[in-house]
Amino acid sequence: MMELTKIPVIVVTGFLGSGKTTLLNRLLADGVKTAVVINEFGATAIDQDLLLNQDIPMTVLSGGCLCCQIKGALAPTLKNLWMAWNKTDTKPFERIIIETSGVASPEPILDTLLREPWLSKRYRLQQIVATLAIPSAITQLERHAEARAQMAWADLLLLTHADLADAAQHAELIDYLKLQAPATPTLTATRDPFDTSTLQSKTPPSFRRVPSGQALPEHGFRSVSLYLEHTPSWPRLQATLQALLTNHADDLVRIKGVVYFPECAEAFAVHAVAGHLYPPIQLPERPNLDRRSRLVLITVSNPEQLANELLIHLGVERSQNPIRLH
Ligand SMILES: Nc1nc2c(ncn2[C@@H]2O[C@H](COP(=O)(O)OP(=O)(O)OP(=O)(O)O)[C@@H](O)[C@H]2O)c(=O)[nH]1
Repeated sequence: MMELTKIPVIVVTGFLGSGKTTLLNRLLADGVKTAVVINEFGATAIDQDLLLNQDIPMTVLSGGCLCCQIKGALAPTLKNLWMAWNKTDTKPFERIIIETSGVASPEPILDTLLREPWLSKRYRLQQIVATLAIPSAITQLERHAEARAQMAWADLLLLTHADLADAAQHAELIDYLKLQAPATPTLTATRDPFDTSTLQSKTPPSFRRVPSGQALPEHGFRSVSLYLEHTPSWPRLQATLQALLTNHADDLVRIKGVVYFPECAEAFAVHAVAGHLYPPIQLPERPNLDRRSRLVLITVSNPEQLANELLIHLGVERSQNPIRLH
């Protein structure tokens, strides 16, 4: 039988808020025609709106992790993409990038890709890049088995948020990784655009310390999605989110959202990670009739209580603002 051309797949993984979507945007700017599969833990998809290039084949698998709740969704997605790729001579894409959710282990994804006979004849794993935010990485690696699995399976560790870290934090993380993933190359990302071809120039590790045979414990994370009919101005929302982050420092691990402020026509991305609330980022103008703002909170324990607290802070009625728990 004729050997099939194998489509390269890059897996971008990394803990919640460590910079996966930021890296994805950079990879998409390199001009290689790409199909993207985005996996989001929250039931409400946000990341698709954060991609600067929307003119690409994009599949969003939300409401769970590719390593567990929605593991079965990956194989059919890749099969459908291959069918689309194979249908015409003008290939719609030359590679696939899978962005995992921030709490997914890459292992079951690799299992699907490399061991499923139909897929393994048509796809080849090019690289697994794990992003690690320098200021919070050690705490997350110590605290969460998911973060350790991401580090263990990575071919390359991309250190992000260097501009928010001091030299001592950077050196401490490098020393930590030398012990925990001694053979895995690291690269520090700059805030400015960088040449993403340097990612591929790094030699994958010759050995790995992978987590022992047992599967990951069930994820200890929950999420809640809120739709806001009337978004407050940024100072009000900022004060509310900051209060939640301060009052629930150990519980609230991630906030992300697409927000329409009353005074602006465009949407803004709102992010908070590891207690740090970022200034909103204006998103490119896109036709969108639904101007409801969406916020996703990811917590270790009780997301509904936090959602209620957020609405009380904002002075809005829960009945007018649907909440989805996951
Ligand atoms: N200052 C700074 N901010 C960064 C850097 N990289 C990413 N960010 C910001 O960190 C926040 C989270 O980045 P994302 O790329 O969305 O992180 P993510 O890993 O995709 O997040 P999840 O999908 O929720 O897990 C955003 O506000 C980014 O703009 C960096 O190197 N420096």
